[in-house]
Amino acid sequence: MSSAALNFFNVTKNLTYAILGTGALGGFYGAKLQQAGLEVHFLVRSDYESVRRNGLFVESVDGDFRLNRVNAYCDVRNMPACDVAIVALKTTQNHLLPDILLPILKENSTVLVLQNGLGIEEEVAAIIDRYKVSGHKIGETKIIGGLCFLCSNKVGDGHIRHLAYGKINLGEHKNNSQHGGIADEMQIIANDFESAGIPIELSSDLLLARWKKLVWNIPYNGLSVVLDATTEELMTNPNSLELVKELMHEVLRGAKSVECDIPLEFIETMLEHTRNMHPYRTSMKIDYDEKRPLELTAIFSNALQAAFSRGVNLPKIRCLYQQLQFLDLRNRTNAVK
Ligand SMILES: NC(=O)C1=CN([C@@H]2O[C@H](COP(=O)(O)OP(=O)(O)OC[C@H]3O[C@@H](n4cnc5c(N)ncnc54)[C@H](OP(=O)(O)O)[C@@H]3O)[C@@H](O)[C@H]2O)C=CC1
Ligand SMILES: CC(C)(CO)C(=O)C(=O)O
Repeated sequence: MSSAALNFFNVTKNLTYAILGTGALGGFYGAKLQQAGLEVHFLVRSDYESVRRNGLFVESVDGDFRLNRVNAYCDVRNMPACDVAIVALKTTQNHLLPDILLPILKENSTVLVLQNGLGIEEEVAAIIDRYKVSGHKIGETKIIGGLCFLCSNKVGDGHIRHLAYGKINLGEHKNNSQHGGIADEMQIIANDFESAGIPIELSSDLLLARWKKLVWNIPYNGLSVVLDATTEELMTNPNSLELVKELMHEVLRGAKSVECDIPLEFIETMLEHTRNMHPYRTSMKIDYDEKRPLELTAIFSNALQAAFSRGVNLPKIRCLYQQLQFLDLRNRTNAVK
C-alpha cells in the first residue's frame, strides 16, 4: 500500500464522507453509507430546514428506510473537512465547485465524482491545481470517477425514491489520460460502499468507463427530451429504435477516436438492458420537465469536442445536441418569464 494510502487509512480508521448535493443520487448513496454506520455530512440546498429537522427518507426497491438524524449543512463553510468528498451536483452547477469543494478538503482527501458525462475529473483537477498554486497545502488529492447505474429521483423534501439498480463503476483519474490502475484509496472506498450494499466494479480505465456510460446517456437522455418519450417508447417505435442504434454507433466512433475501444456487442447489451428496464423517464427529461438546465456540456459537448479534436465528426450526435440546446434555451427562457 502506498504511503499516501496508509496515511489516508490510518489517520481516519473509518473514512468520513461529504455529500455535495443531497439530491436523487447523493441523497441515496449518502443515506446508504450512513445507514451502514459511516460518518456522512450532507450539503443540502432547498430542503435544508426539513432535512435538518426530519432527516432523510429513502423509498427503495431494496427496502425503505428513514434516517431521523443526519449531519445537514446549508453552508459548506460549516462542514468539517472530510476524507472523501462526493460530488453529486448536476454538472450544470460545476462552476460552483471552487466554492463548494475546496473548503472541505484536507490533507490527502479523495474527491469522488459521481456525475454523468466527460471531462469532469479534468475540471476538478484544474480547480485543485489552481488552489495549490495559490499557496494552499492540501497534499496529494486523489480524484476518482464513478459511473452510477442507478435510477433514483428526488420526489420531495428529504425524500429520495430509488427505482432500480445502484451499481457504481469506479476508476481513478490520472493526468495525461494514462490508465489509473486500482488505487488503494479506491479499494478502501469500494469496501465502504459494498458494506452499504452498493455493488462496486473497479476499473483501470476511467475514460473507457465514461465513454461506455455515454453509449446509454447520449441516445436515451437526448431523445427522451427531443421526442418527449420514455425509454420504453424509444425502444418500441422502430424509427426511434433505429435512431438509438445509430447514435450508439456514433458514440463508439467517438470513443475509438480517443483510443477507447468499445466492442460492437456492447450496443446489444445496452439495448437489452433498456428493454428489460421499467419504462423510465430519464434524468434529462425530468430536468427538462422541471425547467432546469440540461447537462448538455458534460454529456454532449465534451464528447463532441473530444472526437472533433481527433478529426472525427459525429453528425447525428451533433444534430441531437443542437436540438437540445434550442429546447434547453427556450425552456429556461420561458421559465423565467
Ligand atoms: N439520479 C440518478 O439516478 C442518476 C444520476 N446521475 C448523475 O448524477 C448527478 C446528480 O444527479 P441527480 O442526483 O439526479 O440530480 P439532483 O438534481 O436530484 O441532485 C442534485 C442536488 O444538488 C443540489 N444542489 C445544486 N446546487 C447546489 C448548491 N449550490 N449547494 C448545495 N446543493 C446544491 C440540489 O439541491 P436542490 O434539491 O435544492 O435542487 C440537488 O439536491 C448528475 O450528473 C446525473 O447525471 C447518474 C446516474 C443516475
Ligand atoms: C442507465 C441508467 C438509467 C441506469 O442504468 C443510468 O444510470 C442513468 O440515468 O444515467
